[in-house]
Amino acid sequence: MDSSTAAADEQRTSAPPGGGSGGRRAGADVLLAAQGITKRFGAVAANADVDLVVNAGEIHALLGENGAGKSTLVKILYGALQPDAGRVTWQGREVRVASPAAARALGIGMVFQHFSLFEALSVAENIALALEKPGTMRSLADRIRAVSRDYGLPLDPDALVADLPVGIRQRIEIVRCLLQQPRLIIMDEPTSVLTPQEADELFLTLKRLASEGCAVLYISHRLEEVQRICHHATILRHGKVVAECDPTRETPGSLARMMVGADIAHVAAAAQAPGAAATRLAARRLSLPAATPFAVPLTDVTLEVRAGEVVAVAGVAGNGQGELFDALTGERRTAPGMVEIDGTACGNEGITRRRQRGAAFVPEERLGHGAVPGFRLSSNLLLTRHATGDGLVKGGFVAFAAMAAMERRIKQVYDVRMSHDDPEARALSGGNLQKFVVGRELSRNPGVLIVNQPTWGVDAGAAALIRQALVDLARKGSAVLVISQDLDEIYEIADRIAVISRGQLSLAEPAAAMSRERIGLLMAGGAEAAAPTGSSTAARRA
Ligand SMILES: Nc1ncnc2c1ncn2[C@@H]1O[C@H](COP(=O)(O)OP(=O)(O)OP(=O)(O)O)[C@@H](O)[C@H]1O
Repeated sequence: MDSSTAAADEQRTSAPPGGGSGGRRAGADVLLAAQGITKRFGAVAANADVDLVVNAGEIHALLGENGAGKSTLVKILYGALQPDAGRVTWQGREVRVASPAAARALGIGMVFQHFSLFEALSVAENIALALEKPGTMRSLADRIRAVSRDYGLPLDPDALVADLPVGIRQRIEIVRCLLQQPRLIIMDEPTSVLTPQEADELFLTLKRLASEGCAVLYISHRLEEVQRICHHATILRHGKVVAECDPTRETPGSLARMMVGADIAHVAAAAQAPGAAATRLAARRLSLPAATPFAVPLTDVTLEVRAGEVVAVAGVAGNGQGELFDALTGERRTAPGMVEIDGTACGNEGITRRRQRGAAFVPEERLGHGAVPGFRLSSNLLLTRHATGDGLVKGGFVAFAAMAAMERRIKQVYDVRMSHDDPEARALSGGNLQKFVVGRELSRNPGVLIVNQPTWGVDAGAAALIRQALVDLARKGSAVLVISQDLDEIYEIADRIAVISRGQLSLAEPAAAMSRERIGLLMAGGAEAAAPTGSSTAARRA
């Protein structure tokens, strides 16, 4: 950090919360004021004497690195957790938010990071379950249509949740929240599951809500969007408020510096391995019927990832990324020759067998799929490493000391922050669990790594650490396949890029030859939409 930015940061961070005026910003109408909020989990103070003021009609960002205490604070405001100390004032009156129902009665709504919808029920049925007085299903369906139309979030009340992509599921949660006519909506990383277009639509909705006087408390690690849509930001570090600012006057870099207290490293990509390196992972004419009537079939997918390179699969969510991951990892089996690891046909093999071949996998959903929420981290290690000869099982017995040592090593190398040793996976903040799951797989030095959305919900510093680790793994001779919705991430780490659209995969071409426009075309129109650019004969062959 240079001295001028350090001085500027110092000025901001030393200002009392609210810019020295108790949070009352010029001409503002205070809706919620939290004072001295403290919450401990064992030895960790997740929130330490936190003050927060949210004004009516403002989109207020709550920023901080993974584990900074953002979710803890909003859970307290929503009544899902009780603070150890502190008080909350709502519209000028001190209140005790004893439960989420009490929060909703006050006019505080929340859209969670992990949705709580029943797949077997319709949109309207799911919403009815959350309302105190849903009325008849017909009148509720009419209200859902009206609210969703008014706020630019179209929804079919009769659609079955199981059939809906994740972006629409989030819409249900938002409409459910809006039907309760909240004065404050809390959103925990709402855009991490959205396509860029869906995110733009959400921003319009948020701006409309703000213009009507509703406040939005907005948690996000995407600093560009914070800068774009938020009026004010409160920044937490290690459970304390360290700064407040007007994000429109900041840059993503300066916001990140306030969060972390230091500059964020950029990924350094050493020169790529020569193109002639051996192919370590291949999909050959991989086709897979859709598992459900609403899933995406894979059609004739061909892809090679060579030793030393990172290949990225870009695409709008729901275009077959999950299905491709399942087929490559063995969660779904295919004809043997459709998937190869180090030259061996293994399409008919299961996930454990492929792990024994030196492959490692990081799924998109870390809680539930990447890790069992109720298991300690050490037990979660065992789940993917019991059969890989890493010394965690000896003579048929679990080697507990080795397991604990490995858990400590991963924690240290990947900077996984936790309140006590070896907690259950669910006690970690989202980003820290992601660091643990990625670290668990990377620490095996796998010959092939397939990772779906590697930095979902991860703060800027940790994202840089994970991305660097992926590039470093490749440069040591592994083949790394990254499935990601984040184009910035893809450009930062990929040597070659392929685009998936409606279950078809375009040719993987050198990243330097792929413009954003061309990727957009391929996303929209399928593999045939855009002719390869530049001298991509080699890429065509690949
Ligand atoms: N139920 C719990 N039990 C024990 N520790 C917890 C629990 N919930 C949170 N913590 C700890 O409190 C701290 C703050 O966590 P919190 O989830 O609030 O962070 P966050 O800022 O929301 O992080 P992220 O951006 O990764 O979601 C972390 O150290 C976390 O491990």
